[in-house]
Amino acid sequence: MKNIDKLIQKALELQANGLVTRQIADELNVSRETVTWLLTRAKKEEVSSAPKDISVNWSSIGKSAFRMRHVGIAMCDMVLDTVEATGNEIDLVVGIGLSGVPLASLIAEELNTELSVYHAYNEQGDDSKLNGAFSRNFAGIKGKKCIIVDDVITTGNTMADVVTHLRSSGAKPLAIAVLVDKSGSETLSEVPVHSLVRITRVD
Ligand SMILES: O=P(O)(O)OC[C@H]1O[C@H](OP(=O)(O)OP(=O)(O)O)[C@H](O)[C@@H]1O
Repeated sequence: MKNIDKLIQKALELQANGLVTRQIADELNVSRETVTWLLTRAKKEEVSSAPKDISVNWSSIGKSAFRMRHVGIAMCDMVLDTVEATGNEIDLVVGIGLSGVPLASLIAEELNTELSVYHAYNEQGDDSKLNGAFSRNFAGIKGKKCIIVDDVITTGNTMADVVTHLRSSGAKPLAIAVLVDKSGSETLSEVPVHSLVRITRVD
């Protein structure tokens, strides 16, 4: 089965389980436009050409704690390069739920900092409003100098939401660290983005 057929099948399964377009897009790490295209193609209707998008699957890393730890160390090294040059000290690592949390936890251990967790709730299940919150089970964020960790940046909306929440609590986001940045941005909300893999379109 071709990769695209696997994606279509997965999108259909998620839809049958009641997920809406945005949730399917998040689950497959593709844009909402791509999900609409996949579902239309599944109905064997006439479809336009595929949207320009990249599907990210990092489960070969995520399924192994050993690999995750080493990738976490690489992300740590990448961020420290620039944060140390600014003379700032990191006192908190913020993980974005769900997928950013294991990486954030490993990085917080490596840096010997506190760990905070952000849930990016979206009750409507669409893109109308991101309305996240920090979990009370982890460290507080008030006034902390922090780095934000996630697996993938697609539109950058989640990250922008986290940065806004942090700043409104007097925290200072020093850097963003992700596995894959699909937005191609060097900064988001004026915070430097460090990505193990940055995708930049040339067409
Ligand atoms: O840049 P954006 O367009 O905002 O999308 C990126 C976000 O989407 C995914 O999260 P999701 O809500 O799917 O949660 P997950 O970590 O449980 O997969 C991903 O882990 C990022 O947090």
